[in-house]
Amino acid sequence: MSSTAVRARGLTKTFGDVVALDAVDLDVPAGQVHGLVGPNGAGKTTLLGLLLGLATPDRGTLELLGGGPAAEGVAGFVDGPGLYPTLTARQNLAALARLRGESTDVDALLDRVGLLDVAGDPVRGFSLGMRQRLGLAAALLGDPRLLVLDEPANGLDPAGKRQVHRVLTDLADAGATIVLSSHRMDDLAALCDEVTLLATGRVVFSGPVAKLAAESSDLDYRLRTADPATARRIATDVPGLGLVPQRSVDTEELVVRGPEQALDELVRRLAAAGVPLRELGPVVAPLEAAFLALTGAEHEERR
Ligand SMILES: Nc1ncnc2c1ncn2[C@@H]1O[C@H](COP(=O)(O)OP(=O)(O)OP(=O)(O)O)[C@@H](O)[C@H]1O
Repeated sequence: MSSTAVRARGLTKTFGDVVALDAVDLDVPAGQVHGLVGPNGAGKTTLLGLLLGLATPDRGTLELLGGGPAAEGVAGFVDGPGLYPTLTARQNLAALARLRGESTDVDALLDRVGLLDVAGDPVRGFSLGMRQRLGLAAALLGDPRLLVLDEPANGLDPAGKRQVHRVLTDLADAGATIVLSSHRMDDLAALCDEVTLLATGRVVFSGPVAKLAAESSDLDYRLRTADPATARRIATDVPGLGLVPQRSVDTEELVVRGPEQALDELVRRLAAAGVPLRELGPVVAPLEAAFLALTGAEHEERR
């Protein structure tokens, strides 16, 4: 077995004038949970569709599980799982298993994704989160070695999300490779070893989540103290620190921007002046800030 589950080079896909993927490279080692993240229209679904063999690239090469682009052992879904609304959850999985010639313990699979209690209910009445979980169960029929999932946490409540996370991490621990997409950095940070950040069809970052957090340049920090007027004067004097103008004139709160050393110096000077510090924290979480900065959405989102 190859130690690389996905190796893509120069993948390009256009739809008319729209370049959905522009020379995308992707490397995913076997056993890794890899996240694709990016704003709407970044090309995530298109890339996942290529991995699933639902479409072919205009240019570029794709190797999956050490073979060609249409390797055995790849499963998943894009744009929501395809299910029969009039059949029950159990009947859906049993029908799929029969179609694929698999002899799977359908109830064990439903239990794994937390749907055993509703196994006899028609899928028609299922919530989005329940459909997502049934779609995951369907993708697990036949024990895929590469699982490709488009927004698997979409519509899940916190308990459902935790359950899906557990199923996916167990699979990865057992050696399967998972490539999944999300709009949300926090979902991916909790689950993924590495992420690839796409913006308008191009890879703008690929690597460990911690490295992405470090990509953000100087962040804006909210500063609350017991004496805002003195704090403002002190902050203005700290070398390398800037005051970010605020639209609302909130006398309680300042927003400052600068490297960590400048923030350290600010805290030292506030303490020396006897100004009690109530809050000093990033306005936007570091991962989210990196996402916004790298995808060019920074200014629209921050206003
Ligand atoms: N079948 C298609 N026909 C025409 N244009 C398409 C098609 N599929 C995708 N596109 C276009 O390609 C670009 C990338 O779309 P894609 O769905 O891959 O992005 P995405 O990152 O999955 O977005 P979202 O987060 O909104 O799902 C978009 O501009 C989209 O409009």
